[in-house]
Amino acid sequence: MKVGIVGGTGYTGVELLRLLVNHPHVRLDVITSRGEAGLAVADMFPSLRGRTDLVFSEPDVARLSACDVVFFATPHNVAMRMMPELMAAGVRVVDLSADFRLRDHELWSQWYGEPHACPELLSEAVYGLPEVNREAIREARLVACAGCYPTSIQLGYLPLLENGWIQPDQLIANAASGASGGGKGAKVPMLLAEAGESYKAYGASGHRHLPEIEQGLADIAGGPVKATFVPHLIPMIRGIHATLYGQLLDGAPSLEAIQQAYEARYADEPFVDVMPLGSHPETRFVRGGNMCRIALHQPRGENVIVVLSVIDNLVKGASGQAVQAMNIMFGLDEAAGLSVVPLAP
Ligand SMILES: NC(=O)C1=CN([C@@H]2O[C@H](COP(=O)(O)OP(=O)(O)OC[C@H]3O[C@@H](n4cnc5c(N)ncnc54)[C@H](OP(=O)(O)O)[C@@H]3O)[C@@H](O)[C@H]2O)C=CC1
Ligand SMILES: CC(=O)N[C@@H](CCC(=O)OP(=O)(O)O)C(=O)O
Repeated sequence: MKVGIVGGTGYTGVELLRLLVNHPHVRLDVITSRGEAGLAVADMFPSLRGRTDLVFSEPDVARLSACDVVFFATPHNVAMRMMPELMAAGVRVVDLSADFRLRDHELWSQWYGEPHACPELLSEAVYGLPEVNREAIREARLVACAGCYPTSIQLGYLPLLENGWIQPDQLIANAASGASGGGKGAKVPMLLAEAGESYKAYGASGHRHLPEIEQGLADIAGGPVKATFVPHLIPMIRGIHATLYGQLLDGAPSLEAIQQAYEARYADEPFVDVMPLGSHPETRFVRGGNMCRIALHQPRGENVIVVLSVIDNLVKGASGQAVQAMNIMFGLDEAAGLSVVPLAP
């Protein structure tokens, strides 16, 4: 399969490269950079020396149109401008950005601050969370990969909401992300002297992932949900740790039965691991791997359930999930190129 990547110099772009150079069915054909066209990829990323002889080229729809699949690892408002032409050329697209995640273009504009460039494609885009949408992803021409925080939160709440065991309008999600979540672009709050040895919440009164989280959780619950979402920046490079709270409804089963339901729901999912009751998953348990690890708690046996959910934001939260979606779209083994074990320690 001929593969193109738009946005190859960024963090999710190089993570796609790390995974795809080991993929048995992929030939990397095009990788773009506006500023580094002509430079060998391995000169920018020596970790890839000896693994690829690709050279960056300018983003060019004509060249990308010769690919079977194109990944967009670009900021929002880039993919949607090239999408109509690429799709008309018959290319299938996996978009890591937020351009096609929300179904409602007015809601998108409200959170992303500009009009959507091709709202007509929103209804065709399939939300890229395989554990929820696998069948639709198979046939999709355009997959809008789930965001990093939304992935950890949706997978954490999923069995509770599918079974209707918690109050859907009282969801609370606290999540902390490493600095690579903010991308490679220089930003003062991400400097070592600003973000190191410190821990902070941000976007507490409204973060652009909130509408995506609520849209996804409502689809899972089969009805409206309301969530409070507070993201945090933690001084590490990779990883998201989400702590999720739910009010158990009357009639919800015991914690042991909920644990069994989680284990059953995810038994056939290659990239979700339900840890034993009472575990405390750490971000290092998933670092570098395409994996979400989950554990359940019920403090004092009362009616609050706490779900801990960890992912590597660059893998299950972005590039790994994107490769997983591509594998599904092309009828390949879903785990092709994704079998790397997370780094330990
Ligand atoms: N970082 C993360 O953990 C996650 C990121 N995402 C999403 O993935 C996308 C990429 O994120 P990330 O890799 O962190 O971002 P980076 O800022 O690290 O990289 C962005 C890339 O996009 C390219 N680019 C920027 N503007 C344009 C443009 N107008 N046309 C073509 N290429 C452009 C840049 O390349 P150049 O300037 O060389 O052309 C660069 O390679 C974003 O939408 C982000 O929201 C999703 C989940 C997690
Ligand atoms: C730590 C940090 O800054 N994280 C980013 C979110 C990660 C991201 O890239 O957003 P998507 O998943 O929507 O693509 C932020 O809060 O804006």
